[in-house]
Parts: sequence; structure tokens; C-alpha cells
Amino acid sequence: MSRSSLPAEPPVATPRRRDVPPLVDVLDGLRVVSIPLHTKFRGVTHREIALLQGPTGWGEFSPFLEYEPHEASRWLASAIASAWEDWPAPVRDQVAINATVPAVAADRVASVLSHYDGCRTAKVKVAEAGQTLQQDVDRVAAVRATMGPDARIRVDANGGWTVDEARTALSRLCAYDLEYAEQPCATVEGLRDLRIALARQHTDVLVAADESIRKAEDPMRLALLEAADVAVVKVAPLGGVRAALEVAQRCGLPIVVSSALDSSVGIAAGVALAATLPQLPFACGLGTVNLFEGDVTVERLVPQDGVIEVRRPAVDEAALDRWQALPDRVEWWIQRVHACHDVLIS
Ligand SMILES: O=C(O)CCC(=O)c1ccccc1C(=O)O
Ligand SMILES: [Mg+2]
Repeated sequence: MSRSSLPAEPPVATPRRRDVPPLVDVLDGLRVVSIPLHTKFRGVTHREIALLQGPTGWGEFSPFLEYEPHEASRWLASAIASAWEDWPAPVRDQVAINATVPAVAADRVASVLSHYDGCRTAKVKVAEAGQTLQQDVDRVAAVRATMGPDARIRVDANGGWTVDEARTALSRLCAYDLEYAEQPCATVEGLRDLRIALARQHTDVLVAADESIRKAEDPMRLALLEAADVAVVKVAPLGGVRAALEVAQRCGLPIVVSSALDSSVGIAAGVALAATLPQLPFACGLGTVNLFEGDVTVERLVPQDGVIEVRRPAVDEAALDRWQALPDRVEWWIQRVHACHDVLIS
């Protein structure tokens, strides 16, 4: 498409070309770490993360390994935005955080929750491939039993259910009182149909969209189709704090800011976004540094007393050395930055 045929307002998630620094500057000082996870998450046991340094600080570039340059380039835009631009001014100085419970066996739930100091909301992964609904029910029951009747519990199916499966699953899981179900079905149409089906059978569970925003070419379709009650917004896949803020404002839904399984560098950007939102009715999914065995900052950005203070912790050179990835992986990430940079400037 030629420049003149573009709409007056550029699509929200596409960074403008003039914002992209030259490749040499982006690669200058690039560091790559591989941090072990306490619990397998998204099928991985280690998290590989590239970190860029620019005039305003460090930025995190950590798209999952299987993402192609087209999708991963938005994550690069986000890292660049953190390292080359200021973040918008905060309106609050702390952000309430949810515990994140991976698809573990019910008898491991208490131990997972013990890492989250003071969190009164938990997000529980469900619909994991190879597991049964009964395992989900047992896990959610264990979270309710551990946290008590006043806690808030949400589930995240990562699009793993059909509309019918979601209807069945949520009519059982709602016995444990859910604040919402995140991405129960994979498509925007599926979410919309599910909302209608749940209303018909009087299952009182809100629907939140995650992948339908962060992986969508047009995140606004969700709101247009009235396919969700809540929008999960992540900084990295949406191209940075300011781009994500624009999506949050335009979609017109209550927002939950969540992480992409980032180190404290990426979490700080999520906290910065959450801190700028005028309304923040739900706890945010930014407590995931607790799933890591290590980190890259002196002070880890983890919840204390259920909240994270709004701050940007300093990167620790010793930690970068300690978790440094092997040379072939560093080379792989350099090539990846190069390919994504090509997308951003094209
Ligand atoms: O929202 C949270 O509690 C933590 C973040 C999280 O679950 C997540 C982390 C990495 C990749 C995908 C997801 C997800 O929300 O689906
Ligand atoms: Mg999710």
C-alpha cells in the first residue's frame, strides 16, 4: 500500500517508521539471557530474552521462539519504544497484582500461591492440551480452598475450548465463583457466541479477551462485535506502552494489564502502562517474575503485599552475565532483531 492510500490515522499497533533507530544502534549493547522457570509455562522450561539499551533505558525483546518476524516485530517496536522514548506520566503509584497459577496438579497449587505475597486475585490456567476438565476443576477448587471465599479467581483457557466446551466447562467452574474467563475460545466470533450462550443458560461469568487483542490485526473488532466484557492488554505484542495505551483507550472496555512472561525490564513497562490508565478495576497479571528462577535487575519487580510499586528497577550487569545465553543463541537473537527491524522499516 502506498503512503497516500493509508488512512489518516495509522493502525494502532503499527509503529511509524520515523520512530525506528538504525539497526546498529539497536544491536549496540544487545544482551541475551536464558532464565530457568520454576514451573513449565507455555511448554517451556527456560525463557530466552533479549535486552536492548537506548537513551531512555533498557527495553525487553522476548517474543516466543516460534513467532515469525511479522508478529515478533511488534515486540521489537515495544523494546525500542522503552529504550528510546519516555513513558507517559503515571496517575497512581502502585498496581494490584494477581497470582498466576500454571496448569499444575491441584496438590501443587498451595506451593505456587505461596510465592505471591498478599495477592487476593489468582489467574488459573485451564484447558491445557492433554489435560481433562476434571483436572481444571480440581485446580480451581484447590485455589478457592487455599485463598478462601473473598479471593477473586479468573481462569485463562488460551483459546483452548470450542464454544460448546467452554459452555460446559464454565457452567462447572462457575461454582467456584469466577471474576472472568480469559480467552475461553480462540476466535472473536467464538467469544461473541459464547457470551450469548452463557447469557441464555444464566451462567454468570464475564468474558475477557487476550489473544483476540494481542494477536489481532485489528484489535478493535472485538469491541465492535461485543465479543468481550474485559480486555487484557499487553505492552510487548501491542508495540509498546503508548501503542498499548491507545488500544486500551479506543476499545472502550475495562482493562487488565498483563505480562508476556517478561523479566523485570518488561514488567516495568507493563506497570508503567497500568499506572497511566485512569480506571484499573481488576488486579493485573504482572506478577510473573515469581515464575522465574532468576532476573536481570537488582531488585525484582514482584508483588509485595499484593501490589507492585510503580518504578523502573536498574538492570544488573552481574545478572546479565550470570544468565547470559550461549553464543549460538545470541547469534540467533541478533538475526531475529535484524529480521524484525527489516519489518519495522519496510
Ligand atoms: O496474566 C497473567 O496472570 C500472567 C501472564 C500470562 O498468563 C501469560 C504469559 C505469557 C503468555 C501468555 C499469557 C496469557 O495470559 O495467556
Ligand atoms: Mg491469556
